[in-house]
Amino acid sequence: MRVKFSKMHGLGNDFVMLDGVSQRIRLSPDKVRRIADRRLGIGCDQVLLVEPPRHPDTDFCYRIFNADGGEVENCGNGARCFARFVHERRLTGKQHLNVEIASGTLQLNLMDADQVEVNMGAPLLEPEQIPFRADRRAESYPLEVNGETFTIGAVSMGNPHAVLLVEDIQLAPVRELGPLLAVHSRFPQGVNVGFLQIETPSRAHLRVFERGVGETRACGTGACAAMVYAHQRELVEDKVDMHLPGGALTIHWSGPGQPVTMKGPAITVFHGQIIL
Ligand SMILES: N[C@@H](CCC[C@H](N)C(=O)O)C(=O)O
Repeated sequence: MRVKFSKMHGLGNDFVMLDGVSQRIRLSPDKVRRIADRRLGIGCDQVLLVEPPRHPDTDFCYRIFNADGGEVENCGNGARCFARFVHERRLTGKQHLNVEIASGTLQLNLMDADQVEVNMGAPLLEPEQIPFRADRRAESYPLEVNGETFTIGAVSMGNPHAVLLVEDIQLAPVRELGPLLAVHSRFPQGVNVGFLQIETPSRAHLRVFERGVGETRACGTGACAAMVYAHQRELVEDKVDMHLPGGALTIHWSGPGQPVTMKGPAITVFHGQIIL
């Protein structure tokens, strides 16, 4: 089966975008792994499969798969790429889109100069919603890894995130601690691990070890989760420029119950066909 795709990225977090509206596509974890393989396939952090809407009040739905083949609930950089993709493929002419994903509905606004703004919804903070094993909800939790105790924030943006504060982002133990925390038994569905350095109340630095992928150049849901954790601890204002290795996202959050918004670029790199 030959399948048309677009290769896209949001701040270097890269995607293979598949149009399942005008093509019939059956994905399996093995096919996803082959597409994502940087030597044997196209290469990407995530595969996004765009499909027709399931509900009358949404424009599309899309499914998200990590490079390891696992299907996940949400992807912030992918949301921005999705909005640009459906326009470039002429699947819609709308600038404002309502889209259904596994974790709920997102509202997207396609802006000028490659920028897309996404209403990512309100964060979930109850341990069982994340899911995270804890007796009660708290701002921070002690978490033991190999006999050492770390302080983390636990936030769901539809998908699970652990956030750790660090003094210096360049020295953050992303490669050492990331893989251990990502499969920690207190996160029964695994977790994305963000290392956050606050520079000023409106500027921060973040590196993310993503579940099912490894360290990526950017993670949109990770940036939102980091914002929520820092805001709860009164370390930042309502608007923060979150600097990731691939570039900056602007994140807004005004507090509990409010939606988090994320603004940043979505770039198309090339189009092609793959034999699946
Ligand atoms: N890169 C994404 C997040 C993709 C999913 C994540 N790895 C997970 O397993 O939840 C983003 O930009 O949010």
